[in-house]
Order: sequence, then C-alpha cells, then structure tokens
Amino acid sequence: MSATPLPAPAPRPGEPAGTAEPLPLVVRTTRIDGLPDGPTALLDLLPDTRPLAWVRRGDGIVGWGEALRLETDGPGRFADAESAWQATLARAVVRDDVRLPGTGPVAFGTFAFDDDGGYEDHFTDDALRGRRAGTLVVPRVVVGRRGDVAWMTTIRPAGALDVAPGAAALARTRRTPVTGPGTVTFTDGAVAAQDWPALVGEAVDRIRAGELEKVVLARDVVATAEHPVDARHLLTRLADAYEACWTFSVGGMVGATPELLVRSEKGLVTSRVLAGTIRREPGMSDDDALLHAAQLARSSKDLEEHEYAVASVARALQHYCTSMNVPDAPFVLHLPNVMHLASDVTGVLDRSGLYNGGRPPSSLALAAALHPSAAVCGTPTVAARELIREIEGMDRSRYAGPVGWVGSDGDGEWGIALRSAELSDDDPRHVRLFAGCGIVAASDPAAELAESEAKLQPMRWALGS
Ligand SMILES: C=C(O[C@H]1C=CC=C(C(=O)O)[C@@H]1O)C(=O)O
Repeated sequence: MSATPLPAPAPRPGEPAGTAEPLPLVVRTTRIDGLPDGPTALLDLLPDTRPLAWVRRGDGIVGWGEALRLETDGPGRFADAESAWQATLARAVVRDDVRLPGTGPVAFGTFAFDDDGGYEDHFTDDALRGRRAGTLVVPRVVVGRRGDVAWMTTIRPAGALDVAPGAAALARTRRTPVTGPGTVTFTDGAVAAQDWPALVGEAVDRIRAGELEKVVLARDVVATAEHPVDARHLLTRLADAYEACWTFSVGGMVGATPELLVRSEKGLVTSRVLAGTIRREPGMSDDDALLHAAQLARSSKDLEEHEYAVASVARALQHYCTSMNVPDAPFVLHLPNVMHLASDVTGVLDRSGLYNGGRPPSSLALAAALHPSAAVCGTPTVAARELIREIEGMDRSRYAGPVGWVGSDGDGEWGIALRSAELSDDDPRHVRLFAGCGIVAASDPAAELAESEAKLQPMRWALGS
C-alpha cells in the first residue's frame, strides 16, 4: 500500500528522503450560490485532467486535483484503503460550514473486481497489479450539490498554498473546452464477440451439471478514437441521457451505472440490486415498453437470476444491520437501452460497533462486505469466481468493482462499475468497454450476446461525437 500526497512532503531535518509521513490535510467547506441547475451543471465545472465525479439527476459531487492518493492492492485492498483513510482523517484539520453528506473531507474510490490468484497463466505481472488494485483519491477541490444547497471544499496538505473555497476560487479554475473523440472504431476485446456464446454455453453446461447455480460472464470491446478521449465528453452525454443512473469518473473508470452497491447515510443503508434484463429497442412505443416490462416481470429465468442477486446482498448486509427490508418482488427499472428487474434493499445500520472494534462500519467497509454480489459474480460466490477466472479469459480490471466515495463520518455511496469504460493510461485514444450477463441453467447463449450488446450501448453512444 502507498500514500502519495501532492506535493511530496519535505523530509524533516535528519530524516532520509522518502520516509516522511504525509502532511496533515487542511479541509474547508463553504456554501456557494449561483450554481446553475440541470443534470450536467456539476460536470460542466470539471477541468480535463483526471476528473472525479459521482452525480445523479444533477445532485452529487465532482472533484479535481489530488491532495492525496492512496493505492492498495490484493485481497486487503479495501481494508488497507479504509485504514489509510482513517489515519488521514485522524490528522486532518477540518472546517465544514455546510455539514451535509459529501461536505468536509471526501475520498473518491475505485476497486478492482478480483483480488487474486488464478490469472498467472493468462496475464503479465503488470496486468495482474491492475486487476487487483484499489485507489482512493482525495481531491484538491470538491464541488457538490444536494437539492437547493451547493458547496465547495478545498483540501490541501498543511503548508501548501491556501485557497479559500467560494465562488471566486471556482471562477479561477482553468478549464479547457470539452473535445469530442472524432471518429471511433470498435474492435473485439480479449474474446471475440462470435466466440463469446460458446463460453456462455460452457457456463450453462457447468450449471446444469450442478457445479453452481449462477455465474456472470462479461466481455470487453476496444474503442479507438481519432482524438484523445475527454472523459467530460462521456460524462455529460451519459448524465443527460441516463438520468436514473449514477454517472461516475474515478481513476480513469468512467460510466453511468444503474446499480447502487450501497449507500450509507445517517444510519440508513440502501442497496439497489439489479439482475434480469430485457432489451429496449430504439424507438419502442410506451405501450410496447410496458408489454416488455410485463414479460420481464413474469420471466422465470430472469426472476431466478434476480433472486440470487438479492439473496447475496441481503446475506451480506444482515451482519451489519439491526433491521432490514427485503422486497418480496422486484419492480421493473426502465432505462433507455434496457429494462432490469430491480429491488431496493434497505437496512438500519447496527451502530453498536459490535462487529468493528467499537466503530460502525463505513460505507467503504459495507461495499467490501457486499462485493462481489451475485449481480456481477454468481452463486455460490466462490464457485462462480473460480469459473469466471477459468473461462472468461478477460482482464475485468475495475469493471464490476465498487466505485464511489466515502466521507469523514464513513457515510458515502458506492456503485458497481457497470455500463462503464476504462480509459487507457498509455494511449488517450484507447478505451475498453465492458458488459456482462447473468447466466443460469435456462440461459440461451445467443440471447446473452444480444443482451451484452444492449448493455454496451450507453458507452458506445457516449463515445459518439
Ligand atoms: C453485469 C452487468 O449487469 C448486471 C446488472 C444488471 C443486470 C444483469 C443481468 O441481467 O445479467 C447483470 O447482473 C453489466 O451490465 O455488465
């Protein structure tokens, strides 16, 4: 694990370079007025370098700059990130005049789907590190909105130039115009689209043979753009068109996910569980959409897929809650490209600290406990993860891992990084798009390929000029 404050702290007298502890962070939050309304108003503030975002229906937080970056990896990536964050907070000097979720110190995070093992035959050491990584980024500036209240937070290592938060500081932020990617070509990722149904067929055989009940298999597509891909171009298009989703950007993972792994706010825990999908054709009438929704709600194959996902979330959350509400039946979530079976599971957080050395679990700890749910892995979890490692043949990296933010009181929101793309560090014109499908005994490989195409649609569209 490593913590990288920017700028690097100077060694104290007599101390060798590189061993100094990160300097304490100085954090100030102030209310700001005059932020325009609209689903992209926060995103429109972002500069082009490493934008950070978690926005839905115009509310949320965006950030830029790096006051601190915490890098972890392997099976301990969540716990190590949590303790590094707690250590950072313990030394921070905070003045928060707003006191809402997302004000004060905030870290944005993205975590790899998998943590370990089984890949050595397929991937190089470098690729393995990416697969296992976890990152928390504490921005220099955060701007947020919740309903009528907007705020700005500045975060700096003690001793760095003090920038008072407020409208004047916001106006001074240097922003280059958002650029489009130009012409974009798409090619097969690790597994060619035409070969993918055979993998689904293999999974169906293994399920029918009784090895497991459900597995989620994914595929990737590589996009190559004429110009460097500006994450802000993707973010604003997604936030405009997919308003029911959480539009995110952290560490080069960009997307609009409909699935909330966990929100923890003032003792109330919520998880939006999705599994079970039907495609929505472009131009479909409202009447046809309702017929499709009814078909989805009656589909025993989709209801089975959904039940496994809800059970996995309920099972993981029950250890942390004093009471829970798990809906008996799902509702149908309508998105522009697909409809999903959806269940909002809620619980009251056990604040006794019984399970966590006297402290209630943070939203990050809850995300760690819930990951990977059966919406992205399968049932039983271990068998499904093994089968994914064995047959998927793809580096999931941070696709289907938790992405979101955590605040100083532990409250925060973590989505599952779906309907997402990974921007390349090496070549800004390259982007990897991902989509996966839950497979059960009744799954049809050709239909799953069509479903994965529908799930790729938001990112393909966002890359349009
Ligand atoms: C794994 C993905 O979707 C999950 C979430 C909703 C519906 C799903 C399904 O019906 O298969 C998947 O469980 C993805 O979009 O890449």
